[in-house]
Amino acid sequence: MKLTVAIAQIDIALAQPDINQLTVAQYAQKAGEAGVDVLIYPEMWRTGYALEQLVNLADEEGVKTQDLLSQLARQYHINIIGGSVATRQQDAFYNTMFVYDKNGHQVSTYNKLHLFGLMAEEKFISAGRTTNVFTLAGIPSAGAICYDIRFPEWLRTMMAVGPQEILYIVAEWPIQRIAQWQILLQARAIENQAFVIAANRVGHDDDNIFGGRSLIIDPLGHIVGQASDTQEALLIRTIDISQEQAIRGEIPVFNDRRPTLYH
Ligand SMILES: NC(=O)CCC(=O)C(=O)O
Repeated sequence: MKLTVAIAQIDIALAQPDINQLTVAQYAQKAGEAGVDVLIYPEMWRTGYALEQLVNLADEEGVKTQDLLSQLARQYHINIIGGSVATRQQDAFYNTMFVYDKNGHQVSTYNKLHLFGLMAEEKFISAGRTTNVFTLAGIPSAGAICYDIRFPEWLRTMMAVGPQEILYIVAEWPIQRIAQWQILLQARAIENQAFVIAANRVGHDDDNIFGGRSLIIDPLGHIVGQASDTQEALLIRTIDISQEQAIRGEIPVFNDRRPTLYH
């Protein structure tokens, strides 16, 4: 089965949701015109890491983001991994991903599980507690957010059910660790024998320069698509999911696991 995926590697205007919503809509239009099946955005695309302004900026119960993503999915007939945005859910703030199918129906939501201390996330944001496993475009998939990729046990928890065939990652990953970003993602692809589709942002905020290099990686760890480290881009590739069946048949990692011995 073939799937055309697109990564919107965008710059994000700090604390400017109106500008960022326009950018996101423009990229959905481009992806729709290109006949893409699945479009993915980066982490915290609505506000960037304006964490000290969450009281004013967080999306109340995620309503504005959900309305926008659902409408874009319907209008352009694309499945959307909605990056993530800052939400307020009851009395707490979260870093939240929403996933929509091409009919505009929500198929998953996820609150980032591992909060990143170097960007002071845990001072402002509460950690999620649930998995993010879903079927999108008919393909069993999982999604995670940025720092989550440093926790292979968490990704395995999600990838082993099924097993899932695509792992979607959304990020705001700084340039100084961009080599680690690439290696970690290639490792996650190889160990889970799955495609990894990973969207990072470019540009900067007051504290960080972000490193782009959004990646599409096959189940053997080969890079099949790579955006630049500095420029906005819509990175589009067609991947062949049946590649996975062959690899999983040859080296049956998921059958060979011994989870009762893992602690
Ligand atoms: N936004 C994040 O979670 C950044 C994670 C990161 O930079 C890392 O090195 O891990």
